[in-house]
Amino acid sequence: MATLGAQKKHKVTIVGSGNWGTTMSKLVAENVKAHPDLFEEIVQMWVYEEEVPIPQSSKHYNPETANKTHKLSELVNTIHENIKYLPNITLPSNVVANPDVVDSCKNSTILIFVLPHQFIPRVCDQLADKIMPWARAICCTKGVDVGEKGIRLMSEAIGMRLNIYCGALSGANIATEIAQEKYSETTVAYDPPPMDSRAPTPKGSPASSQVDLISPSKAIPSARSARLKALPSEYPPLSHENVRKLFHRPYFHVRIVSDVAGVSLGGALKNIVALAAGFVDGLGWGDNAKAAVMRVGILEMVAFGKAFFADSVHTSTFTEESCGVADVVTSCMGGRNFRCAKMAIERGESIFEIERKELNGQKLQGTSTAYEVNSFLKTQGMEKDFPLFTAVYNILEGNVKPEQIPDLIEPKQ
Ligand SMILES: NC(=O)C1=CN([C@@H]2O[C@H](COP(=O)(O)OP(=O)(O)OC[C@H]3O[C@@H](n4cnc5c(N)ncnc54)[C@H](O)[C@@H]3O)[C@@H](O)[C@H]2O)C=CC1
Ligand SMILES: O=C(CO)COP(=O)(O)O
Repeated sequence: MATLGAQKKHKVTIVGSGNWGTTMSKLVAENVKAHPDLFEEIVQMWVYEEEVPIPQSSKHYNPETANKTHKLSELVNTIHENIKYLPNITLPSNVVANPDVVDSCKNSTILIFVLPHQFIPRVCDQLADKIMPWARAICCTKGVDVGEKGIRLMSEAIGMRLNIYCGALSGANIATEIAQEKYSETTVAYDPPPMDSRAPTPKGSPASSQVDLISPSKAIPSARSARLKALPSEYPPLSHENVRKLFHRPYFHVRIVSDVAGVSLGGALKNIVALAAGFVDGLGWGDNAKAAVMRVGILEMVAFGKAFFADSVHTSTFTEESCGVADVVTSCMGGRNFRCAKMAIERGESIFEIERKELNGQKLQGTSTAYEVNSFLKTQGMEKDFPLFTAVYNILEGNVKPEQIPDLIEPKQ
């Protein structure tokens, strides 16, 4: 339904083009075509440029030019496939790959961040002051931002650096399955300023075009408020209904909640749990062992949220939404963190070596998250309160063996 008074449409940029980033571009591009009253047709996808060969397994392989490499962005724009990060999936022609991050985000009102979390700060710094001041972001990245001052959600890290509102999308979402249009669910946390949804401004709220954003993080007090520019009335409102239209597909079902902290933390912390599941599976210990570490992991995820994000996080987000228990389950069955951890134990190699050899440039998020969460827990003197997270860190460091997991996670009398 067209919105009364709205003359402009939202321009959407996907910041990232890995396995999930490219999948996100595909489904968002399908949705903008389905809602031409709300969104511009072209979806920009920022590509971290690389020279890539066309692999022999690809239908685009030509033995006569087998040694030739191509710019990844040019390949996406000509053959409409990301042969490195999402092979064998045809992208809609309204996905336009752009190797210039600032240009890809120019005039965009919706920025969807899908980068490995370690690259988010640098990319945001490149974008600062170069985006629409009223742009809104959704973070699909799974990770946390730990610095000297404490811990932040990735959505907060983006929001603070760009001075815009940032929600989060996370769920039981193995990208390749979604790219193949197999049914899956996700959770979108979007709790924007009231002006975005044209709700009547409550009495006593700021009358100017700026509103206060209360950051959900308790962990970094200085991150608690930023000034936001209201979305001009020429644009369709970014209500829950319209945000849902951007992501929901017949094969990708969206539930919208307001708990940005719960959604973000679920996605970040489950990657540590998936490593633990991979370690015990690699030992050949079977499904009961995997279920045991998943149970303890879910308890630690909830406890972490309550300890450090108590003002905002809802326990029900972990238990009832796709971004919680469901993501732990799918990640501990077929995720990259699980598979690489398992392979590392089976082959007796380090997980970092397995990542380098097996993932063809894709990045694990659980390893760096385990280190970041551990360094934060150390500053809080709380390593012992999170024995599974601490065990995973110590296994990665070589301080303990995966065989010690049962003893390490057993509650001390
Ligand atoms: N793949 C999946 O099934 C899912 C992934 N996610 C999350 O999405 C986020 C992004 O993951 P994927 O799209 O899977 O990426 P990926 O792991 O498949 O690919 C790595 C990406 O990083 C880029 N890159 C490499 N060096 C870079 C640099 N210096 N600066 C900027 N970018 C650089 C590469 O070009 C590539 O696009 C992660 O936080 C992940 O946890 C979330 C749900 C599902
Ligand atoms: O987040 C994911 C599934 O929801 C993907 O997990 P991996 O990064 O371990 O593949």
